[in-house]
Amino acid sequence: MAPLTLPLRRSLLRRFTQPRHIRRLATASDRPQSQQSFDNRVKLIEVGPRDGLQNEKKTIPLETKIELIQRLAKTGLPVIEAGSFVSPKWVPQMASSSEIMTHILSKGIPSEQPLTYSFLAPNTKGFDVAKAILDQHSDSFLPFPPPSQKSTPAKPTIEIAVFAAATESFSKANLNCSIAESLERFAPVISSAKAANLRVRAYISCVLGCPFEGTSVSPHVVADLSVSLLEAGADEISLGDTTGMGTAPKTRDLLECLRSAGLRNEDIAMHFHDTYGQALVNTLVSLEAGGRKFDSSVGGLGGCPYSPGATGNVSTEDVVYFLESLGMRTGVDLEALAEIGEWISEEVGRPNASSVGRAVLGARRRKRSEGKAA
Ligand SMILES: CC(C)(COP(=O)([O-])OP(=O)([O-])OC[C@H]1O[C@@H](n2cnc3c(N)ncnc32)[C@H](O)[C@@H]1OP(=O)([O-])[O-])[C@@H](O)C(=O)NCCC(=O)NCCSC(=O)C[C@@](C)(O)CC(=O)[O-]
Repeated sequence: MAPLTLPLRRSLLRRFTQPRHIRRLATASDRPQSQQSFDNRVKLIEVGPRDGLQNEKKTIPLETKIELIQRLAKTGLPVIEAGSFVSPKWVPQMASSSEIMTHILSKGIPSEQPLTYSFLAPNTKGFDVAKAILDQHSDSFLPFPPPSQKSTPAKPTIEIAVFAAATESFSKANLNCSIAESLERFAPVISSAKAANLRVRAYISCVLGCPFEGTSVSPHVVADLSVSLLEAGADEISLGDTTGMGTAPKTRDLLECLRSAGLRNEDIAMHFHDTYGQALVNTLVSLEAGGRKFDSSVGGLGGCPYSPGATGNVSTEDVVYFLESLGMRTGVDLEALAEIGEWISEEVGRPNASSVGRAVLGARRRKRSEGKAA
């Protein structure tokens, strides 16, 4: 057997001895929940244009992708994941990401609120392509953290996202390398992105189940990886239930473990797939634990090329309706979103996977036909 590299040895030692706790100064959100004022604002991260479309076999025209982003930008969503700088041999659908980023920065996309556009980059090769475009349009986006938007024209912020996995099998399938190697590849991407004043998101896939290793993913491994990624400079960890195997008790256990490792609510976004219909239950559990950031995909578009059988991301329409029914504020126009979900589902030639989207449009059709009959 090949000798273990030093970082891998260190990480294994950590994993099997004691849980690691992220070191930083205490902040308001470290106070017990009872001492914090209840915040009913929720941030939704729309992943439809990237996670939603990456798995589609039929090539979707660039114009359709841009129109999707333009339409989403008008709904009140604060973050849109717009593309992915990965190998076109591995994920051909994302081959137009350079054109998408160039369009956003050179032509601009009208929106009433400040927007962040997110792009995946798993290695320096991907990051360098993104950075070359950003350098050509350095006046067209704001540095992160952005100055007060009141005093600056409405320009977007750009986010770069790396993506790790909580299991070795998924890391190998998705990134063609081990977890430890992936962290080594991400380190220069994260530091270069931070040096360029970009926001950095770090995904961890398979946090509640793996298509190859099953449901027993250790929350301690997820916590350890989260700590490593935050210490490397990531601004946020998105926890991916890639297979949709997550259940309410497992979600609760995971979040408790992350909290014990020192992660704060603002460090975490939840990324649920709805394969087993548990996404909204798990959203509620996360909400009760203080989570206020959720990834979702318009029309429930999506799947993952390396997670056979996984259905789409939880639909943004379903999440908005659910959260607002609980008194939370998303700031998103549900009816506009429902129209987009219906339109893009038709464009990609699949049924609209959002029950709320279909219900909202059905109710509107009924109302209109009753209005005509009266
Ligand atoms: C990461 C690699 C590139 C490593 O792939 P590799 O084969 O190990 O890398 P390599 O360095 O040997 O390069 C192989 C070829 O890819 C090229 N290459 C290398 N890197 C890039 C790049 N950045 N952009 C464009 N091209 C690239 C490179 O130039 C070379 O081209 P060739 O010489 O054969 O012509 C590959 O494994 C890959 O692209 N994987 C794609 C994985 C992916 O996109 N998965 C989906 C996103 S993750 C996800 O969906 C989960 C998430 C985030 O939503 C959360 C959840 O739900 O779990």
